[in-house]
Amino acid sequence: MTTESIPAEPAVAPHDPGPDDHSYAYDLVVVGSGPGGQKAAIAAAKLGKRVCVVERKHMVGGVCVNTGTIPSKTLREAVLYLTGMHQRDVYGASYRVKADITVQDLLARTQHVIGREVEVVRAQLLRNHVDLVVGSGRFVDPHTIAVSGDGGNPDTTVTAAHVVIATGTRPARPDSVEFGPRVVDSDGVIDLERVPGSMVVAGAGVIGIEYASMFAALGTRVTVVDKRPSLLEFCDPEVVDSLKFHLRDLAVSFRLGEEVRSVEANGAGTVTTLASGKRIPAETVMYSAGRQGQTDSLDLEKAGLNADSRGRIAVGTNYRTEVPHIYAVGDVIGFPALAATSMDQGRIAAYDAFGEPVRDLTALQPIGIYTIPEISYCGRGEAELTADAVPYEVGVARYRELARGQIVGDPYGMLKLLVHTETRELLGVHVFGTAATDLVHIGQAIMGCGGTVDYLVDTVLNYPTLSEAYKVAALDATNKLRAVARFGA
Ligand SMILES: Cc1cc2nc3c(=O)[nH]c(=O)nc-3n(C[C@H](O)[C@H](O)[C@H](O)COP(=O)(O)OP(=O)(O)OC[C@H]3O[C@@H](n4cnc5c(N)ncnc54)[C@H](O)[C@@H]3O)c2cc1C
Ligand SMILES: NC(=O)c1ccc[n+]([C@@H]2O[C@H](COP(=O)([O-])OP(=O)(O)OC[C@H]3O[C@@H](n4cnc5c(N)ncnc54)[C@H](O)[C@@H]3O)[C@@H](O)[C@H]2O)c1
Repeated sequence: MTTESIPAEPAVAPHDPGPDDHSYAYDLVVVGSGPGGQKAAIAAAKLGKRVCVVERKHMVGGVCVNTGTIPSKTLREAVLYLTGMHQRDVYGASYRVKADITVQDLLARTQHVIGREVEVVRAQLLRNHVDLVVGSGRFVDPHTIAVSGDGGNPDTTVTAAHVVIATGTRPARPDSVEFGPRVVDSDGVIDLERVPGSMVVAGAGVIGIEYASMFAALGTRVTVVDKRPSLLEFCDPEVVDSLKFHLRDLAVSFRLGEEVRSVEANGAGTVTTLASGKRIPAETVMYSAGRQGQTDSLDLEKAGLNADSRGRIAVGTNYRTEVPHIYAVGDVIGFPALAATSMDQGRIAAYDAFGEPVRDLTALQPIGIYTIPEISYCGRGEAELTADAVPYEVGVARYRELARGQIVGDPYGMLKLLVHTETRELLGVHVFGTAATDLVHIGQAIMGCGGTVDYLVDTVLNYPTLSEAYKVAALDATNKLRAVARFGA
């Protein structure tokens, strides 16, 4: 095991710690160095606490940096660049930066970014004097973590007054699926030997649909199967329709409302059998039907804790578990299971542990889906507002009518604002197309401050930008509101 300035401390009997209990080697031990664990560790270090992070070899930065967010988003960027997809509206349908894109072309960029991100995480921990213990942690008692050093590293034990569990999730692997070189989960998809000619994506959650759109852009014939009858049902239906239109245009087929019963593979290919009896042949299957909390090897019972059937840990206020000095943050506690929320959960848990005042996270949280094209929204949707009988008006801007939309070659993008017809408050923003995941934050900030559509009407925005979509959509909404006032009794 590699320890960076770790004194091996004997385990001590558990007792209720004060905030600065020096009978333990550390004030805080964090298990897992993903976004939740990192921010918990650094927040505590900034409060002057003695902090240690336990993480497995080759996983510094967590699932986020090594197998999840960062590889998938870098792969997407490589796909967009090499296929020339975003330039085709300008240069024509046959435009390509590279004709035969190989996995090596794609991986070069991914490995580079992962390497840099791991270095950033290591450097941040180091300069905040957070010790990194390399190995797998498990509870010995509520204040003691035994670390089994992997890759030839020795075992050790760390004790701490407080513990943050930030062990994340791994892909779920049912027995009915034969995993191997042709049947991969989202961890394995970044290690495929070549870009497949055909692929079944089993499970069209966010992971499945993001990878489906990347492979479709690379020219793979993709079939998406999901037992839910509709895709991304939490998103605006108009936006989802646009996405489906784009994906169909890239030869993606959808089998929605269909359950995957089993997946078999041999040297020649794979066959996915659905509950309806259909059998779908493909070179490769990506199985992305859910994830499982990484708690099975933590010996939670020795800390007085347990996990549910999906490996998730229940938490209360400020991410405290039922054992008051132990916190759990990030994907291991379930929804929303996002990198950004995990970071804030980690910070809040550390502040709570050491008596620093904390505020709850605001309810207004953005969702960003990195399909091709991308989707993002914040606030409320039309169906929800209608169900709650909230009167609203819609303002829409199409990228093709924005100068910047023409310049970047995005003719399909759109931004939709939902505005309260009486108070004129902004209730929701839904964006589809280039830079959607960045643009959404303008609407988020206005909504967060209780702003109205009039703020956008009265504000000058840079030109030519995609942000101008807000102005155009705001004018559209206010024109409609004015028409109601003019024509109404
Ligand atoms: C393919 C994919 C794409 C994604 N894309 C996005 C995205 O675009 N945007 C977004 O916001 N989110 C995205 N996510 C989700 C995001 O990655 C997670 O929300 C985030 O990584 C969760 O952070 P975490 O703190 O729970 O730790 P994780 O990143 O899950 O890391 C947990 C760490 O704990 C370690 N660990 C587990 N058990 C032990 C143990 N016993 N001892 C020591 N260490 C242990 C693991 O080795 C791992 O490194 C994506 C996820 C996947 C899989
Ligand atoms: N851009 C982002 O923010 C982003 C990207 C990727 C992942 N993530 C996070 O990672 C989490 C996990 O992603 P996920 O895609 O695994 O989530 P998920 O659990 O929502 O997706 C699983 C999908 O598989 C389907 N499914 C399950 N069993 C099936 C079967 N036998 N046959 C057919 N379909 C089946 C489910 O209906 C579901 O739609 C997400 O909740 C999200 O928070 C976020």
